[in-house]
Amino acid sequence: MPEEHRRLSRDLRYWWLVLRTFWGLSPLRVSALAVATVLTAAVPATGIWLTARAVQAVVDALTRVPDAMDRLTCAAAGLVAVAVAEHILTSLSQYLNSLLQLEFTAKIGERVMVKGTRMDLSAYEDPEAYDRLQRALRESGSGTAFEVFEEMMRTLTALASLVMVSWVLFSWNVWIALAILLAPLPALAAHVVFSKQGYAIEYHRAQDRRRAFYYQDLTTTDSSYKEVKLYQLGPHLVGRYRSLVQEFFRVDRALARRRHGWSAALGLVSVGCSAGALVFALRSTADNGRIGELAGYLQALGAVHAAATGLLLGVATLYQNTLFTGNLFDYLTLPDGRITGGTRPFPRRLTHGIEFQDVTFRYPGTTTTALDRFSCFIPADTCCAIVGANGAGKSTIVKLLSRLYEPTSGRILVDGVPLEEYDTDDLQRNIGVVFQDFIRYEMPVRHNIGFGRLEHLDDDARLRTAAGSSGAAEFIDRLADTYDTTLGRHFEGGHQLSGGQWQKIALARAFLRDAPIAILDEPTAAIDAEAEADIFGRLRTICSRATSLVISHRFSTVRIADKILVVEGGALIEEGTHEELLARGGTYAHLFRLQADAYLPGASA
Ligand SMILES: Nc1ncnc2c1ncn2[C@@H]1O[C@H](COP(=O)(O)OP(=O)(O)OP(=O)(O)O)[C@@H](O)[C@H]1O
Repeated sequence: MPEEHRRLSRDLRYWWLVLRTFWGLSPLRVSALAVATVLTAAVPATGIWLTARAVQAVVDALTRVPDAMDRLTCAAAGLVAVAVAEHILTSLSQYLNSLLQLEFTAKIGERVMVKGTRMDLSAYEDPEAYDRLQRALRESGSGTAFEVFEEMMRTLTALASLVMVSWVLFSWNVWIALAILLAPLPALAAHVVFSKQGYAIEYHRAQDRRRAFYYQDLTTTDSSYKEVKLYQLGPHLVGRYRSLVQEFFRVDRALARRRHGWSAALGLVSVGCSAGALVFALRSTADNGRIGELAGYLQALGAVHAAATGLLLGVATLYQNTLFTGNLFDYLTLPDGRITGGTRPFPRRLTHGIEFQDVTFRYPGTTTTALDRFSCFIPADTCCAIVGANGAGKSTIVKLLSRLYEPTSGRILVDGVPLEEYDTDDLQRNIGVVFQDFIRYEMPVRHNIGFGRLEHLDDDARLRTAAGSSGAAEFIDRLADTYDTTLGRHFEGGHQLSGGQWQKIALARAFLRDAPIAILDEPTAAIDAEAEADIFGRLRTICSRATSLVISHRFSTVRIADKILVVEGGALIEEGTHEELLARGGTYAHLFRLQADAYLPGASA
């Protein structure tokens, strides 16, 4: 029972949120729709009452009752007026509904995007949180939130209509009224129960659904095509997809069988009840001779069936869609990212440096320690390289420094000030970073570089300088529309670049930022040796203007750094210049010799 209460109060909260959202879109349209809804709800009861009066007037006219013709005229005029009103109200409601739906779809997509930009990285990297986000995203596009609003109106109409019809019926005969009104209940119960089960199944298969989408994605996107084709993974991926989908089908089929079996059986009870009411009404009319009421009962059977079906569909859909919409509103009402900063502006140029003090970090929801009491100092305006095996914790250092995550314990200081005292937006504005998995924007070159600093998007001179620094200028100038050439293959006229060219574009983006801290996570992985030497020549220039951090597995890159940090298992194990570390003969020296010998045996000696 407490569970039921909790669910009801949760549903009420969602309905309130839906109503508030629609009210926010247009108070006038929502009010007009509410009025139209209530008036539409009065149509069946008025129709039944007028029909009974009209039929009774016809019978009375046949037996020459004095005022019968007047009553017949009034009732007929009333029926015409009701039909016209119903038509106008229905058209008006449909118009208002379609406007609200258009407004809602436009607005909700935007709200989901805005929310996405405010979430912490953990919401994307933690599978559970990511699932929630994906569910919300699906709901925002599926229109279920609008359906909830529509169903609320439909349920309201059906409920009000039932109340008014009941009022008319009860005024004639309590027992017949009860039989007519209770008839649809068994079918209603079946719908509610099975909608609930349907939702529970869908909710718990979110991970598998995502897996199925992922397999589909792997076989239908350009980035994965080559590998899937050459490793001949197609049939295997299709097989995995098929087994997931077949399992969905098996479960859904079992539910469909139960749902339809029960609905048919309980529907039969409903039909029996309606038939009983009809027989009862016929017999009672035979006793009292009020033929008008009999016509009313016959019409009421149809009206109650329609209202109850409306209610039934309304409640069942409302129940199901509320649960789905709950995902959307849960997401939209989540508190924004927990990582908040202070108000201190970030320095435009570092004077002291960056210091990690005993920093330990575990990714949310995991027990493995990515960084373990990690301490280091990176002096201002130096170029510092971080090396270490895969999974050593190098990228984690970058994520913490750019405040995409907060340390589990320990502190990070910039110019002696804890990172959390700086305004986070300002901090992030002042870090130029190229991630391993940088974005390849399927947009013009101008945007690909200009996103480094939006205010320079149309400043060709700056874009050219940044492209020059990264070595991208040359190939950009050869493109058909130079800086206005769309990159990638997703959009018409797009020009695809090589992996190394994309990397140079990403570097240009970071260079345009002209930030006091520059972070390059594997910046030259896809770049040829000549271009790499060229970029690092330039990087030295940038280092003289910024404090830079370079993560690289290439020791030819690393050796130019002023300081090298060697990370292993999340801890700092060695630090110094290339020469110092070589002389020390530790892990760095070992790794360096391995790589140098691979290129030129005996080179490291
Ligand atoms: N989003 C994440 N959630 C959970 N664990 C993570 C996440 N990202 C990284 N890890 C774990 O944290 C540890 C450090 O990862 P990190 O990405 O910092 O390594 P890295 O040194 O940059 O490796 P590479 O050279 O392969 O890029 C690894 O054990 C990794 O499995």
